Amino acid sequence: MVVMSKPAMEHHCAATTLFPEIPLIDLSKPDSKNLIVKACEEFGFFKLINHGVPTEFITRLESEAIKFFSLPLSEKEKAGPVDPFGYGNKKIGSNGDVGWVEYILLTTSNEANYQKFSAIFGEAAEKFRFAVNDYVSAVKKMAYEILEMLADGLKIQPRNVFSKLLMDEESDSAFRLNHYPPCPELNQETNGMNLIGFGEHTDPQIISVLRSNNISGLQISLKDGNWISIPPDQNSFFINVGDSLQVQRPP
Ligand SMILES: C=C1C[C@]23C[C@@]1(O)CC[C@H]2[C@@]12CC[C@H](O)[C@@](C)(C(=O)O1)[C@H]2[C@@H]3C(=O)O
Ligand SMILES: O=C(O)CCC(=O)C(=O)O
Ligand SMILES: [Fe+2]
Repeated sequence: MVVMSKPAMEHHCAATTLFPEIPLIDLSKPDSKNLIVKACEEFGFFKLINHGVPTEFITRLESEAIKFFSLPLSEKEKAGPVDPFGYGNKKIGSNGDVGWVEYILLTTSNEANYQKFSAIFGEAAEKFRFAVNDYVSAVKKMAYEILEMLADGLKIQPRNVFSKLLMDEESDSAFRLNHYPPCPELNQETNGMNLIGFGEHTDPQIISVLRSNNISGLQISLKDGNWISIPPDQNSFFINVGDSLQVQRPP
């Protein structure tokens, strides 16, 4: 469930600190596994460079997504509602949560996506489907590497203990494209409405792989409860520890 802890403006103002520094992991460096474990334990979040996902895949997906989100609402709604995949607007998840966001939700299984994509977007959306498949395949490959390094770093065997869950064709891992439209001035119509893009929540997965097209807005909560803004970076990914990986030690 998305929790709205504070009114949107208050929440935004409270989250302006850029300190402390976000852990940076260079996936090409041999000592990354230990740094990944440290970042996950201490921060639950890190920035990833030299990740191996081709820039071309990122650019192509972004341009196809922009094309889709620029369509008239009536056209986009033909790809909805989210059931369990498809196009969603303002309604997030199944708990009645709302946000100032429109999105596409898909599975990460290429085989299932092929079928779903054509059913949701029509056969004509071939370029978009190829862009999604190339991007999802490359990001999954990167995620396998992170998950295997994590198992190594935690000295858990076999090293594919986490990655095999994502490799499973039946995996419930999700691929989400979020678009945050410009936020209107507060007026009679929007007054009282939740103008936060995607409210406070945790992700239920093992890890989430995030990327932003150089637009700020993402905030994370630290152990002490303070929220910090994450400066966007066009060429990096950000990894978030999900509920399934987080283990609470007994007091
Ligand atoms: C409001 C919600 C949407 C979400 C489930 C949740 O209760 C909180 C987490 C959301 C999230 C984020 C990651 C994935 O995109 C997602 C599919 C998931 O498993 O958790 C979404 C959920 C959703 O959109 O249904
Ligand atoms: O759009 C974002 O940057 C993050 C949204 C998010 O937390 C999610 O999709 O789970
Ligand atoms: Fe999330």
